[in-house]
Amino acid sequence: MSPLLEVRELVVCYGDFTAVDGVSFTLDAGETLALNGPSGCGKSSTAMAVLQLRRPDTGEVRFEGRELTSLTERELRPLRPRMQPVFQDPYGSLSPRHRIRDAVAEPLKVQGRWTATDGPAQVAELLDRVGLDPSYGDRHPHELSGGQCQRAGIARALALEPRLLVLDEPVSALDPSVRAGVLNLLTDLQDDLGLGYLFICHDQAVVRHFADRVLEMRNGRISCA
Ligand SMILES: Nc1ncnc2c1ncn2[C@@H]1O[C@H](COP(=O)(O)OP(=O)(O)OP(=O)(O)O)[C@@H](O)[C@H]1O
Repeated sequence: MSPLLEVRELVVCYGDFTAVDGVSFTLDAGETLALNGPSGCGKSSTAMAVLQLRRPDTGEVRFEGRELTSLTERELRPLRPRMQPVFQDPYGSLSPRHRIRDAVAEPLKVQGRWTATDGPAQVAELLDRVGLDPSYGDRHPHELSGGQCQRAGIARALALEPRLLVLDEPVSALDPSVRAGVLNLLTDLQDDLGLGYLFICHDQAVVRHFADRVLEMRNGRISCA
């Protein structure tokens, strides 16, 4: 069976500076692969290039058998729902002006998958799935704790039924007491849905506990695979 994600010789440059310098790895469905390394080593740049949110300078990103780097933005559009990011700052990734239910509904609306009959129940189900009482949908992000807000961000990421989540430091901004709850949620979702996780994290203890495999990154390169 071919991997869910295959990255080959990925290079990302900012001007003359090479932030990601020939990174290669594969990730299977249902697997958690961690990218671990110090600040500035190129983890987020790798994540953004995998998601094609920043086009890599060279290299290949093969997702579900399709090579993404050669696709136009229009060709990428139908594939984007299947690979979703979850970012570090749970408040920053949700608009402060929108209620949680609108934030979770937005991807469905943008993709034309929203209907007035099924949409509200879909949002309630997504909130329930991440351990939030659907009544939290009425609240704004500032009325939620950091952990609750990150759960809402995960609900939003799940709305379009992705196969891959790119988790960029998803628990680093959270109080240590709520980290385990969010990591357990991610484990349960992976068990239920068979999601692949590219898990970006600088915390060795979290990585060792959570990941199936760990890639160490230094100065834009994988130092051991
Ligand atoms: N838009 C940009 N323009 C110029 N340099 C950048 C840009 N984004 C990142 N960099 C640089 O690229 C290098 C890699 O950054 P990146 O954010 O990918 O690392 P990281 O390992 O995710 O670090 P952190 O954990 O601090 O986010 C760093 O030296 C950073 O300063």
